[in-house]
Amino acid sequence: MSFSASTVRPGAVLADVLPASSAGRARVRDTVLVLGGAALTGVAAQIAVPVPGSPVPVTGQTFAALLVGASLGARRGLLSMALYAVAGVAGMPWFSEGASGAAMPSFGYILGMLLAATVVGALARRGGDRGMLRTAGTMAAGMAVTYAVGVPYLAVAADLTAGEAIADGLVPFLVGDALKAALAMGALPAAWKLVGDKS
Ligand SMILES: O=C(O)CCCC[C@@H]1SC[C@@H]2NC(=O)N[C@@H]21
Repeated sequence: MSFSASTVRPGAVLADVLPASSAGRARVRDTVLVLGGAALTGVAAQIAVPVPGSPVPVTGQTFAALLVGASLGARRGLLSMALYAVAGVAGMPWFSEGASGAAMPSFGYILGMLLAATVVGALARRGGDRGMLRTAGTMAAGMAVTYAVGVPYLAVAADLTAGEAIADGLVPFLVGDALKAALAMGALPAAWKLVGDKS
């Protein structure tokens, strides 16, 4: 499928480029995108590397959640990550390493990713996914939101001091998250080029 530059409206996110000839088809498209975003995050969560001494693993989840927000926009990104969180709490084994339920100290990061996908989606609609530098800023904002919820939650859930929560729940992930942001910096502007937007 190819897209001409004229199909890319200002203020669009990548998902808006997918054609839908009627309101009904747009609903089907959005439903598939929301389900697909949740499934992608669930698969990315299984790419998990334990961090010695920390209850929180390095995972592919953050990358997937931020990509879902940026490419679907705030509303569909929020719905997709809400579906991911609710289905996981209800028993779907698609949190990191096949876990489910809310009784884990890393659950705050999942809530953070839900909020982050929404923020990243709103920024993407304002052009935050066009060009490498703007994408880097958008990803950094999404990561910051994820940690702003995840680290305090970890401190409370695992009975850690603020310093311990930062040492166990933030510091070990900074390099990996920078690499994920670098991947997104390549992927999102490249995707826009592919669909014909040169901005
Ligand atoms: O147990 C879960 O499913 C949630 C795992 C959360 C992992 C966090 S997200 C931010 C940071 N970056 C990573 O790669 N891992 C942690």
